[in-house]
Amino acid sequence: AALACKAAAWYLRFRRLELAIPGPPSLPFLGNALSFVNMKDDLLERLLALWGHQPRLSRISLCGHLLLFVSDPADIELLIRGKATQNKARTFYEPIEYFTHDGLVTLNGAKWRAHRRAIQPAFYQGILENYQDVFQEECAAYVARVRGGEQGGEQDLSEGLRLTVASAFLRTTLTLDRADEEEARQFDRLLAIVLRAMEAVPSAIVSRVFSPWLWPGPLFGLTGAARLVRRLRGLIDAECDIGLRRLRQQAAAGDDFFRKGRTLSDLLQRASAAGVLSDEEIRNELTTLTAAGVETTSASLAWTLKVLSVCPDVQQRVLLEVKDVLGDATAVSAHHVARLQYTERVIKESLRLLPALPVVARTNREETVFSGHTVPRGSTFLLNVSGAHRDPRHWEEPLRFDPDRFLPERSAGRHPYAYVPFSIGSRDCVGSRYAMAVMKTLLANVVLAFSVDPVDDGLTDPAHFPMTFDIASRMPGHTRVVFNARTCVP
Ligand code: HEM
Repeated sequence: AALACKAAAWYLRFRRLELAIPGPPSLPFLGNALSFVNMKDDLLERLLALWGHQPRLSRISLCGHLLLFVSDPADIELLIRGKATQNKARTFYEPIEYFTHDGLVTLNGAKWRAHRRAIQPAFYQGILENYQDVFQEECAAYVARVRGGEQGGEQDLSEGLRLTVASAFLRTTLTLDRADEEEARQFDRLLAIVLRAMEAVPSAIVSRVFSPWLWPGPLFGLTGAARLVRRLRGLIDAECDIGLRRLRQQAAAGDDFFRKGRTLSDLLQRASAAGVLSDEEIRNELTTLTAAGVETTSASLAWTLKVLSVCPDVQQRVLLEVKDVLGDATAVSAHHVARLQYTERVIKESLRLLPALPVVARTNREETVFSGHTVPRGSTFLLNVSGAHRDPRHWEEPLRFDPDRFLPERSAGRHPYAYVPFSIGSRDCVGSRYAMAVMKTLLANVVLAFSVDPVDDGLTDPAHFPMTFDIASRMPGHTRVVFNARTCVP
């Protein structure tokens, strides 16, 4: 009885605090959980409808758990920098852990710091340059596949881009050499598993985040989605073990490639030798990086190609820049990547209007007063990245696609938290430069080979492209363009 009284007192207080914060009507106990039943590729739409475009703070609740939308860059800064709100929100990140287990994206505290220190060097500029040949080969292979397909017809972008990014990722992280028969077989097996995981895992994650009845691990574990995620993770682990064994043999044989510490798995392997990471932690990090890197990068590329298809002037400027920077070269080098400045602004602008992660989530370790409201401990703050990116107080004509707004002279004085596609601060994206190099290389290869033309789907304005998201944002259904081979390049 004492426990029941305590629970009732807790809930009554929670309910009072909940209703004091602006937000849509919410049912006792259930809150807004019924708004997420039967989702069909419309999660973002539902969230934004509930958010109601409140300028500072609005809430929804799911069975006694508060979710707060925050869109003002100044408030995003408070949350990202605040000591009590450093940690990732469990509601959002625990379901990811079902696939990644403990990895950089979901870890907190001292363990996160140790892992970040071990992994970060794999993404330093000098190391990334070693990956460029692989990026170029995979992007050229993408162009060849498009060329080999039906020309002039509509193309769905997602699958082909995911294949390209995943291939580049596996080759640069697990050091798989496709010239070696055995490694080539492992590469094919792992690629097939990763592609299958990228198809199945995001929807399993989202189904759990917004279904409070699936929050208890054992209940979720009984679902078909959970069984599939476990099976895929088991397959990835088995392949990682094979890869790690091989790396260790190469290291023991004094392999030059290994000694140069050129890849992520080399660094992880060193961290393991130094006792910083166990084999299990290495498997977790490799899975985490795959989940964090493949979908976000291929989604951002799909958005950018879709934008180019409806903005011919922008596409023309990209093409002219690529021709100018590459000259007679046929392959994009690290040196070229650094010089593709307009292309970079196009990607940045595309990430502004169509961010791959339109929200990120933090939790408060203790009860907090935020924007004049008391927020119970353990609530989820949803940082509305899309909202900050379109805030008219920080962006002139925010709905216009204008890459030159990222010119240094036009960026000066802009609020640093008004543009956060890779998040910001100590928990920013570890792979942002990696992603940028892949994206610039792919766009350069594509615009040289094809004119990227629009399909007849009535979508002409990037600011109004429909968007949904699971592990990353995407267009509901298919993202389609037409690739027409260029006959002459001006
Ligand atoms: C265009 C592509 C990408 C975008 C837009 C993007 C965006 C982001 C964002 C917004 C976060 C913060 C998430 C949060 O706070 O919950 C993040 C974190 C992270 N990203 Fe990326 N990402 C991209 C590509 C990549 C790539 C290619 C990799 C790895 C190869 C990667 C690995 C990670 C990791 C490990 C974290 C967690 C970092 C930490 O908490 O220490 N991302 N990313």
